[in-house]
Amino acid sequence: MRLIIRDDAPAVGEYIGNYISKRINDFKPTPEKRFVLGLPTGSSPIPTYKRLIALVKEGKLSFKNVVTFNMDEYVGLPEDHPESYHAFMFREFFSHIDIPPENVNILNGNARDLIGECNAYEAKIKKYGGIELFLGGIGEDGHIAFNEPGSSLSSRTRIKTLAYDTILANARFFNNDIAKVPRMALTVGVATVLDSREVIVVVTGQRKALALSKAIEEGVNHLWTLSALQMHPWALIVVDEDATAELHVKTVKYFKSIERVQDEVEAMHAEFRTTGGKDIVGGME
Ligand SMILES: N[C@@H]1[C@@H](O)[C@H](O)[C@@H](COP(=O)(O)O)O[C@@H]1O
Repeated sequence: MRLIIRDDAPAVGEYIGNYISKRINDFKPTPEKRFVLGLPTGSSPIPTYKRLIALVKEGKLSFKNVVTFNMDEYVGLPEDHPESYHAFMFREFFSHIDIPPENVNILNGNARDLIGECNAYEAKIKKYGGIELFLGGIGEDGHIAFNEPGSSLSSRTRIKTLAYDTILANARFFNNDIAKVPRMALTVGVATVLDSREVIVVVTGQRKALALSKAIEEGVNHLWTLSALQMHPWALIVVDEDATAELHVKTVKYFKSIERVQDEVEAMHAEFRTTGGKDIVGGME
């Protein structure tokens, strides 16, 4: 696992936006070979979306042959509610880029058969050959997507009851009225995320600091589901200085010291991919 530390949230967004853009451009997607990208909601990815939008507007990036799968969606919230993840994604990202709407996949939290919806989502990801790169954010309790503490680390897309802490944290989007926050969500599972060929997680702000330290300085643990990333061969966490508040000084120094060397390793892998290599053999760390 790599940990990249940048000064603040905008710098984190710029780093991840540039990284994703390079991955898509190196992949050279076509209608026959589309780049499959997993995406999150939340305030953390907004600077990344801003950077990607800027690159599209500058003509340096296109989403025409990119297929996206979002991580999660509330159950029972109308799609046109401003806080639905459908509304969020079009407002913050999709309506500003050149992605064909039919390439966008978001779980339907109003489906009559919610279990069928989740199973069909997993099947559709498989049909596309799996996810090339999954971008994620985390909650203060270390959840990735809506995989709340205690989620099985081999979980798949399913219905999830939200933790009280998450309901409280998300009340800010519902006029601070916890009664208005949906109690359930559909979410990809931890194993769905781990199945993707590459995972990048954005962690910014001091309120995520404890979750970050639990996830990278302690063992794999279902109470901090981000920690499952330790089992992924090609995972990258990009954080701002505030998010490192609970890390040991030696952890921060270690990851900063290997950043340069890792860039060289990444360049080798990029070359491997562009010369036709498909799978990452060995992993990143
Ligand atoms: N389901 C989403 C998560 O996918 C997201 O990572 C988290 C953090 O949101 P924020 O980035 O606003 O802190 O919010 C929700 O719980």
